[in-house]
Amino acid sequence: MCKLMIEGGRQLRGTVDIQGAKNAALPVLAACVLCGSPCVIHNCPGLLDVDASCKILEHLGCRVRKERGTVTVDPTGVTEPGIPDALMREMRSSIVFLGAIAARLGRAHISFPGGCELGPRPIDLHLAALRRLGLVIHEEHGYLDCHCTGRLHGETIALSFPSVGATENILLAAATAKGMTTIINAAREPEIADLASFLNRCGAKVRGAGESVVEIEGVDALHGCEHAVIPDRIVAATYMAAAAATGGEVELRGVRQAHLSPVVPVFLEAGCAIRIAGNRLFLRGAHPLSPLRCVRTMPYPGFPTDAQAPVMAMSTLAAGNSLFVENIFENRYKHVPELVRMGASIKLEGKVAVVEGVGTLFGAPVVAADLRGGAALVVAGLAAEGVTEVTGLHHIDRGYTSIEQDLTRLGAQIHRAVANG
Ligand SMILES: CC(=O)N[C@H]1[C@@H](OP(=O)(O)OP(=O)(O)OC[C@H]2O[C@@H](n3ccc(=O)[nH]c3=O)[C@H](O)[C@@H]2O)O[C@H](CO)[C@@H](O)[C@@H]1O
Ligand SMILES: C=C(OP(=O)(O)O)C(=O)O
Repeated sequence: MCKLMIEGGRQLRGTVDIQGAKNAALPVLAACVLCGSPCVIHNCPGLLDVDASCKILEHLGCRVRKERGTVTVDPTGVTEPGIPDALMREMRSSIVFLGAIAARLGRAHISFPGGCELGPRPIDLHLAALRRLGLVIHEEHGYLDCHCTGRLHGETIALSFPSVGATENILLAAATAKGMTTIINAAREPEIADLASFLNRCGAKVRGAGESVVEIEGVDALHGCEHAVIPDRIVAATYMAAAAATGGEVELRGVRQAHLSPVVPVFLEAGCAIRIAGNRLFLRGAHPLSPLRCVRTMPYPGFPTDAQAPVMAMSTLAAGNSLFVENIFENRYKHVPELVRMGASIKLEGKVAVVEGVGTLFGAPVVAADLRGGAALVVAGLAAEGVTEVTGLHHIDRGYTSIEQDLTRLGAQIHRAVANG
């Protein structure tokens, strides 16, 4: 078991490249299952979740090669419709393999997905949508046994909530279905548009991805292609929060300005100076930081729930009270008691968190209970006086390629050590 040791109190300064997005890479890897020839995926981040996706692909019969940031998937040998329970539990994105396997093989046998525990994460919208496309799904003994007769068929599907994963599953299942599928109230996250752009490069006909209504004209077959995954907007927001919390000045290279538009106003409100030139973002922190009137998490283009925890860590040092409303997940405040151990003052009431800014945070032993909550503890540790020990790193390693190396490049005192006990 490892821990991160952080000696806080150093202003972050310098330049860092932003990794490829986990939440874009994972559905693209699942989409490879649909193709009749090899796919080459560039800018694929080195993450536990990407490793898990590669293991699933190999289990299904793909040949997978990983070389630095490029993953090559040869899906010609896909014959296996099942994913072992242990692999399903490794991450949330295991569920988006369902649409791809069912479309490719006409059957699938999987259990339920894992991922961060953020409160209930049902898959009812995924299953209802796939049923509408013609997939027969039996739930028994913790498994989903699925089959269809012939090809899936196009349908109009209105989602009651713009679920990211359900939208991805529909795209994957509908790309080679017979006829036209229309998704109403589709998720608009940039990762959806990236998946659609991969599918279109493979010969699919997807229109409107990134908007609320997406049309998918099913094609007979897809071929492989070369694709570069978009940069990770949540990693960028995390490093922005870390720079701001330490009063530093950083340049993030390889970002997409449009993808960061939901988070930039929050950093401006905190008093940071931000300049974006092409794919480079420059952020200068302020001292003291200003409080945040109200950060409400919403589906894209609203403020992302995944950035809530790191931004909250930053706001613990603001000169005044900040308010957060978590609207996407029921239990996404597990970082709060850990931040309080570091001297933060935060009151929780249901989906609302009130953060009373304090002058100083203090280093402490803290435990990451989920991915972004873990990143928030790192942000707090960088800004705190003294040493912070963060354990539970398997959560952080699901989403950050090498958080300690990036932060060291920015001048942080941080290293990974073996944790005893
Ligand atoms: C791997 C991946 O891309 N993960 C992201 C994805 O997760 P994920 O795809 O799981 O998130 P969803 O958009 O599906 O979930 C949002 C909300 O819808 C609910 N819901 C979802 C599906 C369903 O069938 N029924 C249902 O009720 C969920 O419980 C949650 O309250 O989007 C989330 C919201 O931006 C992000 O926090 C995650 O980082
Ligand atoms: C919640 C996240 O991931 P997952 O959906 O894979 O649990 C995340 O990326 O912040």
